[in-house]
Amino acid sequence: MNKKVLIMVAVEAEQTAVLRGLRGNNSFEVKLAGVGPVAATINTAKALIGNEYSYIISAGIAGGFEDRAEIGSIVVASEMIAGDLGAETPEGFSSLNELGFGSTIIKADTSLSNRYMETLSASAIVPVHLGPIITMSTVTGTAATASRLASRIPGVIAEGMEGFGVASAAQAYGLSALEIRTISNCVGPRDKSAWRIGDALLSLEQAFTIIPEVLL
Ligand SMILES: O=C(O)c1cccc(C(=O)CC[C@H]2O[C@@H](n3cnc4c(=O)[nH]cnc43)[C@H](O)[C@@H]2O)c1
Repeated sequence: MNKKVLIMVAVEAEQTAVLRGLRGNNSFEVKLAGVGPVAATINTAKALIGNEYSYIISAGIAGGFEDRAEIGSIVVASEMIAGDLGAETPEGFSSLNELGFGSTIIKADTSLSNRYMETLSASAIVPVHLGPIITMSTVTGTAATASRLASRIPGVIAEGMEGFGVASAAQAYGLSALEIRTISNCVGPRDKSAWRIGDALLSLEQAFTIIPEVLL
C-alpha cells in the first residue's frame, strides 16, 4: 500500500481550503499544526509518531515580499529558512549558522518543487513563484524590518510562521518536506484592513487541486 502524504496547516480555515482542493482524495491527511514554529514542530512530530508518510507539506497563507510575490499568488519554497533564529550584534543580525550553533536552512525536495512548478505553470491557474520562504516567530510589522529581511536573505519571496518547524520535524524522521503557501498580505507595515485572507484561501484551494497529479 502506498504511504500517505501529510499536510500541516496552522488553522481550520486553511485546512478547509486544502481539503476542498484535494476533492476527497484519501491519499492525503491534513492536520493542524497551530500557529508559530514551536507549535508546528511539536504537532508535526506528534503526527509522525507511529505513522508512515511519503512526504510532508507545510501549507497555509503567508506575507509576500514587495515586487516578489503578489496578493493571491502561490509561493513554493526552494528553501525553508528560520528567519529570526540567531543573535543581534552591533554589526547586524547573525544567524545560528553563522554563529556555529546549527542550521537555519532546510532545502526543499527540488525534484518535487520543480515538478509542482511545471504542472502549476502549465495549468496557469494563479501566478506562482519559487524561492526561499522564511519562518518568523514575530510577524514583520514595519517597512524597515521588511527591507532588512529582503536584503539579508537573498531572493526571499515570502514569510510565514510554520514552514521551518514542519520541515525540522520532517528532517528528524528522514522525510522530504515542501512548503506551499498563498499570499494574503504584503510583508511590511501592519495594516490588517489590507489583508486579503479570502483571496489567499481561494488560491490555497487551487494550489492543492494539482497536488495529487504531482505527488502520486
Ligand atoms: O495581528 C497582526 O498584525 C497579524 C499580522 C500578520 C499575521 C497575523 C496572524 O495571526 C496570522 C498568522 C498566520 O498566517 C500566516 N501568515 C500570514 N501572513 C503572514 C505574514 O505576513 N508574516 C508571517 N506569517 C504570516 C502565518 O503562517 C500564521 O499561520 C497577525
